[in-house]
Amino acid sequence: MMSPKLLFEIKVHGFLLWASVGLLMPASILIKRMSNREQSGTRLRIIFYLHAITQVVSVLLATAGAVMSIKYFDNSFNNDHQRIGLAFYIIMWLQAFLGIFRPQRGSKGRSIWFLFHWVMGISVSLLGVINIYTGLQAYKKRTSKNVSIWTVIFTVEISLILFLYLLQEKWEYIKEQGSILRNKPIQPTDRELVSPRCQHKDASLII
Ligand code: HEM
Ligand code: HEM
Repeated sequence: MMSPKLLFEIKVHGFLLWASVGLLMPASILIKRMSNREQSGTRLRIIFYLHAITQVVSVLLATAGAVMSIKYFDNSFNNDHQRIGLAFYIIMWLQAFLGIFRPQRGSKGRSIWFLFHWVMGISVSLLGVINIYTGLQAYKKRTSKNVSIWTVIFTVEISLILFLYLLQEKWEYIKEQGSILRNKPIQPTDRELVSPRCQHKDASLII
């Protein structure tokens, strides 16, 4: 039989990791993606700081959950939840370092850095989402409690986040639907004619 203390610690572990990986990390990715078509230097700067700060907080939250589980759980790492979890912690820290030590915008390595940071960011988030599902199963196995309500709620939440991710991709296109027939002469200042690098000029020094 599990002690109430251990039960409480498992709940804190689950909550911390959900708050980090299931909520803050994806929210921060959605926020960062708002800069994709943004032209104002001030807003680019705000979006950058929001991404950096929320991701650092989410890494710290997940680390608190990790320290807790290492302190109170058995550290046998003999099932998938525990092993994927360990891999998750390592990749998450690599990702945070990759974010902090980035080549300057406009420099040669920046594109390859972006590809890496993006692929790793998406992968580590997916790994985390998988581990929330396996964590709920581990909780069910240990306590014989029903977890289906949490599984459903989490699935709805993640589907919503995925939907927003896809919507961001299409947003400009959706807006353009209403203006495609407007008969307006093209100006040299039109956004399409300005090179993307110029759009980011005033923010390029810091992000
Ligand atoms: C990204 C999310 C998560 C990660 C990375 C993670 C990671 C880990 C790790 C590494 C362990 C082994 C700790 C040790 O023995 O020292 C563990 C154990 C455990 N975790 Fe999680 N966890 C996550 C989410 C969850 C959630 C949402 C729950 C649900 C309440 C949960 C429930 C458990 C339970 C019951 C154990 C005890 C060992 C077992 O039966 O496998 N975890 N977790
Ligand atoms: C585990 C933590 C992190 C995750 C999961 C993550 C994830 C991501 C993802 C998915 C993107 C691409 C967004 C898009 O599609 O446009 C991105 C962009 C970016 N991230 Fe992170 N990130 C993390 C931490 C950080 C940190 C700590 C920093 C800096 C201090 C940082 C700096 C950046 C920058 C500058 C970009 C934009 C790159 C560009 O547009 O050229 N990231 N991040």
